[in-house]
Amino acid sequence: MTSPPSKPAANRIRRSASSVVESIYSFPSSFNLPSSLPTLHRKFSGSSSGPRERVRGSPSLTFDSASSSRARSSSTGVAVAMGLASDSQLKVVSGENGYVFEDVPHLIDYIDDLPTYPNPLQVHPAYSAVKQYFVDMDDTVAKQIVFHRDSPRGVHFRRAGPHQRVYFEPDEVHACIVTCGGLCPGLNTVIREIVCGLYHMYGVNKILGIDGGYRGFYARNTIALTPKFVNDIHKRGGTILGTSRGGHDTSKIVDSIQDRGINQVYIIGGDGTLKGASVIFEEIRRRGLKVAVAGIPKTIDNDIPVIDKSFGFDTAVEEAQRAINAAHVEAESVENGVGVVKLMGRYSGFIAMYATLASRDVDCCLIPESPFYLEGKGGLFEFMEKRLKENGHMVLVIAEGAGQELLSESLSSMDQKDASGNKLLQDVGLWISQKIKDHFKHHKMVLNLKYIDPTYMIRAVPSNASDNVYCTLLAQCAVHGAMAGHTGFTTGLVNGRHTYIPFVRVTEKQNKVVITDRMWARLLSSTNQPSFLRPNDVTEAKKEEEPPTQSLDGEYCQTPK
Ligand SMILES: Nc1ncnc2c1ncn2[C@@H]1O[C@H](COP(=O)(O)OP(=O)(O)OP(=O)(O)O)[C@@H](O)[C@H]1O
Ligand SMILES: O=P(O)(O)OC[C@H]1O[C@](O)(CO)[C@@H](O)[C@@H]1O
Ligand SMILES: [Mg+2]
Repeated sequence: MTSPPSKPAANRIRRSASSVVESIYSFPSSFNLPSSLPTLHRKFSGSSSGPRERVRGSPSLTFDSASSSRARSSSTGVAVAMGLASDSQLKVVSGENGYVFEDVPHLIDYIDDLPTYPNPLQVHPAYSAVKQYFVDMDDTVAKQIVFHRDSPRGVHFRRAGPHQRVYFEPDEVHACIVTCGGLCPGLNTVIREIVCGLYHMYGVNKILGIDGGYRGFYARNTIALTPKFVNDIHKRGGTILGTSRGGHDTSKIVDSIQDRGINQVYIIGGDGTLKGASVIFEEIRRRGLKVAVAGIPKTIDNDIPVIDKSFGFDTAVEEAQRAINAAHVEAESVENGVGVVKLMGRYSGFIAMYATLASRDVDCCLIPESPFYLEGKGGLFEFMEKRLKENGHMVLVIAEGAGQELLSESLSSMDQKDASGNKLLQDVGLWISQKIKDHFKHHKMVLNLKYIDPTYMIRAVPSNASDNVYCTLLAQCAVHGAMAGHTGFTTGLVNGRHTYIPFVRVTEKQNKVVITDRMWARLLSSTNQPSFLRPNDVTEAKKEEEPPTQSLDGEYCQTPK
């Protein structure tokens, strides 16, 4: 542990808030607009009413500039006026055939005349031999890949990866890493790979770990991170940096970043953390600091939208198998054995759904997205009676957020929240176990029920091999992005390709199991459990605007409007 440095290093490029809002958007000198797109309209979200400007030297390009800005050619001659609305981080380019590019912010959006340097990877012994190692500035990744032939090309994100030119010299970089929110397998791997990526690929050796989540920026010591220090940490669960909920004080955090001379901030966490990262980025931009803010999305619940899946999810599903196996062994060893397994998933039942699909020993899976009922025709108890008569045992998997409305009805409603403002859930596993016991006792049927709650055991394990590789790539992409001057972004896998995604896209809603998607149908057909849906529930569910699940479910087709 080391104490914070006494006074700031030279990362301050101070500007007033108004000068930032008035600043002129200019592209990196290496930035080429997609050449395949003859007509582009570039705008920030929420500013579509702004005047349209013709791009100097590029007669085929037009831009929608924000209404608050004024037109001016940039120092590079390729850029055009664009206001940076302080509440918006979206840089949207629209092109032909419905092509939309949602780009991420860049340091030069608000700092003029930043020098660039050749990427040291150009002469790196391992990477220099790779054909096309560097990403092209025109490369984008489609958000949806299944299209009707007549449908528009849709939303695209910037392809992640190393850039030919970077905006930081190795000696200049002072990076920090923070982990926030609940634990998730793979946190230590991401930390390790950010440190090793910065050090081995870019020659950076000033890297600080922030101790204990966001509040660690201003209330705790820091940890000096070196490749040697982090060498073995991927074999351990948890986070070597510690984590916390609550304690996000934006101005104290940015003061600390500024005072310590930090110029790259790597933030690993879930939806709450990324909302926090977004406001940190806004404040950094408002102060005009040359500080890149990169997020790496983390959540065991897999509830972050847009990305294919979050790291640690595979490990969690694998680990959940052990609990399900144990429940199955216990249940089938006794007469009328029932194994109940509670898995994590506050609002999204992905772990429960995938663990059920993987195991094949589960008779019924209950998730928050699919309301269920206990008594009467088509209810859980009727199904259990039938299954026990047929097989003599059964296994029930329940996600922690399932049936909360039923619990509130029968228990006095507790409206408690954790330090981050997340609703504290009541223990649905204990509740349903008791309900099942009471029901069968009432019907004079002997039951042998074992309740297993492996939730924290699943969350605390180290990541498995596939998550380790995934974490490595996410971390390296974050490092490449920050070195290239991108900021206010999160890394993420979209349709199997690594991308940079604006914060707002991953925080505006939660990823949920769509019960009208094929994957939930596969689950229902594999367990043969009741769907608990009435015909008009199905009609209502199908009316939902856009299925948010990405390639885990992967078969949503973009249809023409
Ligand atoms: N809207 C917000 N603005 C600023 N900071 C936030 C916001 N929401 C949450 N945070 C901060 O982010 C941190 C983590 O949030 P939270 O506890 O909700 O976990 P999370 O990142 O969503 O992860 P998970 O839910 O997967 O455990 C906390 O320090 C919290 O104060
Ligand atoms: O660590 P805590 O505060 O008990 O949080 C538990 C919650 O965190 C999560 O694991 C998400 O990180 C949820 O699945 C769960 O409800
Ligand atoms: Mg969360």
